[in-house]
Amino acid sequence: ALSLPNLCLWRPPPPQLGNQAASGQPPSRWDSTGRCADHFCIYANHGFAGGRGMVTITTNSNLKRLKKMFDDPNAHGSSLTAPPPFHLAEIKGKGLGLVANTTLRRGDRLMQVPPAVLIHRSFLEELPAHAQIPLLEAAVTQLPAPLQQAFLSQMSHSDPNHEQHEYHSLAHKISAILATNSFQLDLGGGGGLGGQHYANYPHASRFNHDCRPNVVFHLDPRTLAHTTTVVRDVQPGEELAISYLDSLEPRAARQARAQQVWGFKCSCAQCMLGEKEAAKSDRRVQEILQIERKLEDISSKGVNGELLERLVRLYQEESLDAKVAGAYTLVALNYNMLGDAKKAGKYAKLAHEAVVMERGETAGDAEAMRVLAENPKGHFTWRRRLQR
Ligand SMILES: C[S@@+](CC[C@H](N)C(=O)[O-])C[C@H]1O[C@@H](n2cnc3c(N)ncnc32)[C@H](O)[C@@H]1O
Repeated sequence: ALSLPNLCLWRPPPPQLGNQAASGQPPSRWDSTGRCADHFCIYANHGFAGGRGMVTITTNSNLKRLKKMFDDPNAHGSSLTAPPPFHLAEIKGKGLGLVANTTLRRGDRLMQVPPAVLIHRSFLEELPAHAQIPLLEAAVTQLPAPLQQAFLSQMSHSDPNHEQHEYHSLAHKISAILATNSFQLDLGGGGGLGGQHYANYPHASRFNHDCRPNVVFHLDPRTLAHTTTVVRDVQPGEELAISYLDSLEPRAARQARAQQVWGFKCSCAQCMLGEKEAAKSDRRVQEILQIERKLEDISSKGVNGELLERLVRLYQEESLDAKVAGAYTLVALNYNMLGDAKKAGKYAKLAHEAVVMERGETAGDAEAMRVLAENPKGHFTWRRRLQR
């Protein structure tokens, strides 16, 4: 059995994501370790993120993308609230989790962290275990000691009690950690095996799941950063949680997926609603989906201000604060199509703010909503529903 490292309590990583090495740190450079399987090789960067380090198992074309990415001086923006406004704590029935230290407001940034490990999706999904095992072990041992410890202290759902679980091998433990704690990250640019990876962020892995979360996250394919933002007011002592699932799915489907993929029975407040309340919630979500389908179709009849305000209200009643970007976007565009510039501007601003939180500054809709908010009457959607 492996001896497990002590749990690594939260310590903010250095603020840079990219090339600039802090003084005394190794330079940021992608070194080949010479270990490969099929099209995939291990590349380690000991100077990444100011000496925090990072390792990837990827293809040559993706290595080129990474190199290019961190040659771009604009790719290095990163910030972290230090000291963080939360702490790590044992949460009954969930293992560890993050708890607010102070009152937090919608829009407050929690952390922006670089990945420790980035693994090509085809490596994990298509290569046989015997080809993966030696590379997974070699890759993790390339990480600088503190990050290696943070990586190995992550929970895996086959190991809810951490210390008590015995793994057959280091590779087994690494696979289990990756399965529980990875985020999909597409570096873009199709070709060959494509840019899809699984990225692991040991500090961001401590967020537990909630079907109506108070925190939203997004990954930036230009910097690899994982960013988390508070989406509604949070009181000190409240747990900070993200959603692992599609919040607009019915309760039974969400619970089945939580069990199947992460091995837990979801007992968040939304899942613990009584039968009557849960059915009411499922009906509200059904209505949300119906209204949105209607708003997406320019030929729909019966689109008016009342319907648009109803959609906004349903999101509020459902506490879907982490998923409002799409709804605000549709509402802004439809107000504009109905010739209401004031409301279109108001919702375009809200949509822009929500898109930035949910998908990042570079998401296409962020720019689109900024443009609409600036000049509704000059927008191509102006009065479009009235001209039909
Ligand atoms: C990404 S980790 C979250 C952090 C983890 N609790 C820890 O101690 O490091 C995911 C695992 O946490 C647990 N978990 C997350 N959200 C949960 C919830 N709402 N209820 C019960 N367990 C949860 C599950 O075991 C899941 O597989």
